[in-house]
Amino acid sequence: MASRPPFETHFSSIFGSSFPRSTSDEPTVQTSGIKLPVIDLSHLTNGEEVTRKRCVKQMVEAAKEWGFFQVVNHGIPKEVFEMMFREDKKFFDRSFNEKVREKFSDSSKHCYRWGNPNATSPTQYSFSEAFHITLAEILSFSDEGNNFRRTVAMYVQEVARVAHMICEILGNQVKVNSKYFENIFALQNSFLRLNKYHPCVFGSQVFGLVPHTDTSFITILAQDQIGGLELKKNGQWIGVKPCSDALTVNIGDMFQALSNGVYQSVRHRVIPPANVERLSIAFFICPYQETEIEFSGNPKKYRRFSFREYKEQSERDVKETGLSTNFNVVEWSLTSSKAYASKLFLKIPKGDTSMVAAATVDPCFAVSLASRFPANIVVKSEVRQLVQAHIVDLRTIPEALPYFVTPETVEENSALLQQLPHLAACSITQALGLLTPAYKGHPRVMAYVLRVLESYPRERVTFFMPQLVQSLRYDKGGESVQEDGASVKITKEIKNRRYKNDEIEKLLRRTQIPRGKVTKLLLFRLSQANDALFLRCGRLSHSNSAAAAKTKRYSVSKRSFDFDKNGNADKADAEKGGEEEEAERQIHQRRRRVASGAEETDSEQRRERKRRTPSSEREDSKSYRSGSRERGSGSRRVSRSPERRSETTNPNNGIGSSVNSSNNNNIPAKFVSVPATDKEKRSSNNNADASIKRVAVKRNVASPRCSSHQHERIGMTATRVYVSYLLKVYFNKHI
Ligand SMILES: O=C(O)CCC(=O)C(=O)O
Ligand SMILES: [Fe+2]
Repeated sequence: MASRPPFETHFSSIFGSSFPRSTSDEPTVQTSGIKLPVIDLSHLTNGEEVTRKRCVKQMVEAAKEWGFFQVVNHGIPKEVFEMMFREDKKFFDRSFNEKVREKFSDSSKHCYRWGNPNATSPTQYSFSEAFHITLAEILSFSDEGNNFRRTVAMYVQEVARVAHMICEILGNQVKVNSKYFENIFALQNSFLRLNKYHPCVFGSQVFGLVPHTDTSFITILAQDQIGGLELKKNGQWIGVKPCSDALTVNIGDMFQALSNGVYQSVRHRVIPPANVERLSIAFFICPYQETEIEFSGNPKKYRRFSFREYKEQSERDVKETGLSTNFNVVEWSLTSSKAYASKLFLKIPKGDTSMVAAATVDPCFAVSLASRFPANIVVKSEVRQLVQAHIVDLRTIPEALPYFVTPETVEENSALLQQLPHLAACSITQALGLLTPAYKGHPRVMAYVLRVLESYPRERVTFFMPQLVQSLRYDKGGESVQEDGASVKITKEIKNRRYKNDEIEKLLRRTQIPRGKVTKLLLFRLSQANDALFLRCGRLSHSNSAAAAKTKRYSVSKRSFDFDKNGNADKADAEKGGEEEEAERQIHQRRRRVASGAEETDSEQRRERKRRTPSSEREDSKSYRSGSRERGSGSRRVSRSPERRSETTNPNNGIGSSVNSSNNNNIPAKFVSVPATDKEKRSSNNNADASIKRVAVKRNVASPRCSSHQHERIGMTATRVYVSYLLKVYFNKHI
């Protein structure tokens, strides 16, 4: 049985293959010449007083300046590490299923984790597995058959001795009574984390362990000789070279708070190894849950808080954002964000604001900092300026979205929006917010929304389907397009319940509407929604282009678009990523062609090609009327999906096969909704080729948008095909 977690499948299921690699984090700088301070602990016990003092000073300086240091001559026998790493390896070598299933004792929680199910961007995904457990739990393990418990107990005893010494020394310098740590070093709430890193096939932008700070007082890390740990200093990532026999020590958030910000809890990360596996063992010294953290001197930078409070906030952060950060420390701050930031980031160039200073440490920091102070408009406006001025640096960070994609930037069709193809996925809720009328269906914004939806697992998008359909249904005044009773009922049913995926079926059954009908209704809704979306896209591109004014006379039904070519091209683009740019390029190309009069010729040629295809002739003879005839015949018209259209040019595709028998594995090949009049139903029943089921609906009959904006549909070929493709794939798979 394989021991390696299924990272690749999991990663692809979250991000798909189309998502562009994010490049939000800067590369590592070479460490030659930069050396992490090495503290010789033997000087604390064996030397003269002056040597001891120098050693203490070195450690304190390192904790202030780096937040990291290495310790040698710590007195832990080599064999202890060897035994511990042997157990470590044995643990991870067990089958994946076993690791996932196992509860190590009755009282212990599942403490094995891998990947990151909460990740919303590839940079939040850790290519590692970890076993994470408190000492109290480990010591309650039954250990008849193996050495695990005994080895851990021995290891912890040794490392705790070193940790205690370090905490006392550092605490002493910041007015922490040495008794304080005695209690802590009962170690009931401290924990051990065994990490195993795997080579990552998704490129260098995916981490072995995502950037984070530790919530502990201090962390003591033992690692093998592979390397990969990096820390952030002065805005740059610096590699920590493994040093045999040395332990790496870093300051955690609790010590930063307890020391009133004197010691730094520094962000660190792990780069996955190139082609080997890497093991590390981190021991986190933590207080009891109820221990209150407060600097004993004055003035205090942070308010008093309990470790439990902090941990809970931190876990919420990871769940909500996929990121663990030490922004929390800021939140507990007593001083204003500005004062805090300016104290924390000492190298603030004169005249710079605190947010700019924060951004020099990490752009993410500034952006996330602002979200911690939602009511602070000064901070918000600083960050807005910052994001807009440094959009190229910040464009990959989803948190930057509200600062450069705004109703205002949409209104002025700002060049900032050109950065959207680089932005990692935001949350689904945020994406749906962009479908509201304030964003006017801007093509780039629309394409981004679609890419975001596509990047999430289907079940997660399903959950938001009612909201999606609703957002898309807005008409130009922002009011909902009139809807029929049945679909209102379904949507309400779904919306009013926070249903689980497997409950959808039951829910639909409870509406007592036959399943087939539900499908049709939703597809009908979808086609309306689709139209509404297209209209908005079209309106925008139309109003933004002088050339587009000329398109009015060419605007006909959807059929005049070159779906045969673009449908497939867009699908490929969607897989490659960068689809927005491609969409935009095609839009411009089309505008140019339209402006030069080439458009008409093109459509003519396409019509001509179709006429020569026997299958399309058959189609024409049934329901596929020409655009002009359609308009001439009044309000009704018949339309097919882009994919279906592309089928007509392919003689191998089953034109005569029913919708239900169309190939479900591929792109959906259903007819999009068409008028549902009794007359039509009757005539379709009489039709010799009744096996072709077409869903008949009225298209936009009740909508005032229809007549006045139909002409605005031109110019959105690529986005339209893309949207259509995506929504239909989606619906076909879910309904
Ligand atoms: O494995 C490493 O080098 C670092 C581990 C780490 O930072 C952690 O487990 O918090
Ligand atoms: Fe860490």
